[in-house]
Amino acid sequence: MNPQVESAAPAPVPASVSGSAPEVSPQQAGPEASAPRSPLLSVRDLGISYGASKRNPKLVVEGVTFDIFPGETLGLVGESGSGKSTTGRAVLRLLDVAAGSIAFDGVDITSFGRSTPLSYRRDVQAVFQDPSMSLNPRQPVHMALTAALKRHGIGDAASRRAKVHEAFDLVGLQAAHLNRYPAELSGGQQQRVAIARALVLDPKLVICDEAVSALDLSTQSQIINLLSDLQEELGMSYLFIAHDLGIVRHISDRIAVMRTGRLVELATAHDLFEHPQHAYTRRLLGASPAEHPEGRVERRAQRTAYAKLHAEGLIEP
Ligand SMILES: Nc1ncnc2c1ncn2[C@@H]1O[C@H](COP(=O)(O)OP(=O)(O)OP(=O)(O)O)[C@@H](O)[C@H]1O
Repeated sequence: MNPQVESAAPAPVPASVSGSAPEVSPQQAGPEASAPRSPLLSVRDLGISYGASKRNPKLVVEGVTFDIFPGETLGLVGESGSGKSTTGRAVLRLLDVAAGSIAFDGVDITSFGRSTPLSYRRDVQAVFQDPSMSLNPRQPVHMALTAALKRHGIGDAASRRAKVHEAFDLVGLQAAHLNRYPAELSGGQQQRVAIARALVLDPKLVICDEAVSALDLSTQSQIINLLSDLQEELGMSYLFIAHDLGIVRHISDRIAVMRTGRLVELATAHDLFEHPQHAYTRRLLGASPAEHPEGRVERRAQRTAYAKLHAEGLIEP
């Protein structure tokens, strides 16, 4: 966990947070106590609808407002179906937004419509739940990274090879793993490849959507520690989406709580766990992780399908 958390003091609350998301606590502490910094990502009044039509404008995400600061991890929690992944996919521009804006480095990227700038696609990377679904089973794993570099027009063959080696090294994989096929690696090693694929593009923000949920407990903690170490070394931000509150608490500076498509509370990790303000947060903290309603499996399948398409560069919003 970033050591900034415990000492964090409230940062200025943007007018649109309190104005457009009245359910959110005004205790929207930023990661820095003094000198306010500009957010890396500013999501304002986000509204998302699947299969939007004028006759059926039902929003599954509504009025969602939050910032992510450079080097910060924002955890996003909530029960199954509350809209966490939908929010993450909107930030990744895999989904159109029905309302609101998403600004990155001060630029409203929703204003570009479907032609999201390539620089944004490079700066914002994702690590999804099931690495076996997002790696091509017919290719040695190094090709996932090489393909990402090629897609972004980065380097020549020699410098790409060097970058791929460097990324593998960063995530604790060895050169011997480069030519393995996904099925020849463990789940944890596959997830390291997925992390390396994100990192090889030097992202500023990584969306981790249930990135450790499919792993066994000891591998989960290895990957969480790896993500923390990488953040300390490289300084990127994370949007960390998960249903396991223990993990989210461990890795997050601040945590946002979603309920039925809306943010109900946003606070430092410490404050959220020690002094939860919203009744729903208190209920969530008291709930067993096993209490996920049905429907989770189906949505997981949808999401891994998304992950695969996205990883192969086949999805353009
Ligand atoms: N592809 C889709 N088409 C239609 N509705 C969808 C689709 N994906 C998600 N939804 C709906 O959007 C709402 C939010 O789903 P989302 O997957 O974002 O929730 P979540 O909080 O990430 O849940 P989980 O933790 O189970 O993944 C749910 O009501 C869900 O049924």
